[in-house]
Amino acid sequence: MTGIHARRGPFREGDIVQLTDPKGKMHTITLKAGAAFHTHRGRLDHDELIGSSEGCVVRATSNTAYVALRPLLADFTLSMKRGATIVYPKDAAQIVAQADIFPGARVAEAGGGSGALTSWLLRAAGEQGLVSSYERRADFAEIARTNVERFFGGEHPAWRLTVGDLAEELAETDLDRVVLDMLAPWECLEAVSTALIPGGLVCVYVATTTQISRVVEELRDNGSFYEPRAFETMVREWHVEGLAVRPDHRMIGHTGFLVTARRLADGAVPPDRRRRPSKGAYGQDWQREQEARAAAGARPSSGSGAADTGPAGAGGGE
Ligand SMILES: C[S@@+](CC[C@H](N)C(=O)[O-])C[C@H]1O[C@@H](n2cnc3c(N)ncnc32)[C@H](O)[C@@H]1O
Repeated sequence: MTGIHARRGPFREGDIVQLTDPKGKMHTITLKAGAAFHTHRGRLDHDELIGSSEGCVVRATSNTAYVALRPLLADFTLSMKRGATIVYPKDAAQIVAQADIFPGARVAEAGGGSGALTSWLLRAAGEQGLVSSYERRADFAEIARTNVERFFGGEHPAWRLTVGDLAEELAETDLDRVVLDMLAPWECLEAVSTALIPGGLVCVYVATTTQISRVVEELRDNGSFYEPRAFETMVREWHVEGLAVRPDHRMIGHTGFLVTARRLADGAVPPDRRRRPSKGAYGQDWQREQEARAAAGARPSSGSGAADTGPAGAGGGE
């Protein structure tokens, strides 16, 4: 494998190059001798780039200047061909950090989608690790394969791609981490709890609050996980020019939420860390929900409003 992330030195045929125009618009091309890049700003011959230093500035026939760089993974994922919606770099970075994806880790993920998150997982787990991606749509799996192979410059030795449903086909055991990015992640929790090692971690990326609620409650009901943690990340870009130093007027306001939970040892009974609202309307709602859950044969839940008692230490009543 000749991963582009490992490539340095002058541009060579086969390299992916990101051309940024004066307005900041990026174009990603794969260098091929004799080929040309065309836009409304004119033509640029690939031969002009082959052999040039990374970071050079080249000019199209219209005299428009382009900065030529090998793309960062963040730029590559934003510009890659999409089938399914991708995980944005800000969330991928948190997944790598909070799901603790380490070199050599054995990781499964679903759905593979466009292969954006897959690329981050592969880079973090490295060639000695395993990233086993499940994607139930064959057309999306094909897009993911093209994107991942384009970024890494060929087949990645740590990657397995299966077209199928993770809930039914998860083949690996002794997994360190499982990452789920799909509409109904709770459908996979039984398979995930079986495949994870004790101490392993499941990380779920969901787009809506109703999904967070369901996945957290089902993680609790599963009984194999320690208390889940739910959070989101916001990144605000800044405009810095002379005295005008301020946040950008625009930002990506919402992408998704993350939920993480650690797999307990078989037979371990998780200590109950949930807050109990004891009085007022929340308390009555909670009591009613417990009775309904008990009647349905489910484990007790924290109930609506249980976390609304304020941050721990501020009357959280843990
Ligand atoms: C939001 S996309 C994933 C995007 C991907 N993480 C990325 O960064 O490119 C969700 C994908 O999950 C797939 N999917 C949904 N449920 C699945 C399951 N149980 N097993 C495998 N794939 C599933 C869908 O077909 C869809 O392509």
